[in-house]
Amino acid sequence: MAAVKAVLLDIEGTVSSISFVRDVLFPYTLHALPQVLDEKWDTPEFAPYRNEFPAEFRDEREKLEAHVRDLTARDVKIAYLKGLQGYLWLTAYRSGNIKAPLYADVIRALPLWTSKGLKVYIYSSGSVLAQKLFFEYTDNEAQPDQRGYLSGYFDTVNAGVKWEKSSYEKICEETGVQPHEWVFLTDNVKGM
Ligand SMILES: CSCCC(=O)C(=O)COP(=O)(O)O
Repeated sequence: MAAVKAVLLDIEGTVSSISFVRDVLFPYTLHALPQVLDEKWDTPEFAPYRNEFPAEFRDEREKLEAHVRDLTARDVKIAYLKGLQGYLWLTAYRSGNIKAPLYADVIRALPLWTSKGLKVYIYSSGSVLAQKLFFEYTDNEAQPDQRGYLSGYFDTVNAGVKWEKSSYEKICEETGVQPHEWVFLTDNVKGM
């Protein structure tokens, strides 16, 4: 049997609870959104996130807000929503209002795997920005920033959606790790 060289980790329901994403992160998005739309609508800082939305939503503040609320309620994992969520969560993590609760066995496994020479990568529907924030601001008091254990981050933009074979081929290509050398840990076997 070929030796395992790398571990690919899903986030929601795998390294942390589904509840943290649905009951903390998603509500925070909706809480922060109106003020951000009021204050940042025409700013260069907000433009990259707003411009990713389809034309029928990005030109009108009220339409964009309603669309975000609808997508969030239906948990639609579409790249432009995920991009905006990452941007909105940045303030919450940096201010200390939100800390990512990693499962205790993940806190133990990350240093163990890396000490054995395994590479650890993340593949989540959350944006790469959101993933980096999540691992930088964990609730682990001894070492909140867990990014040092991670070798890379994949999302629906740089890899593709989770239910497409081509996304996994891209991850293999990007990392140089062959399909049989991976362990993929996820709570969702359907990849949705
Ligand atoms: C910390 S990334 C936010 C998680 C998220 O937005 C999401 O949709 C979860 O997707 P996953 O692929 O990690 O289950």
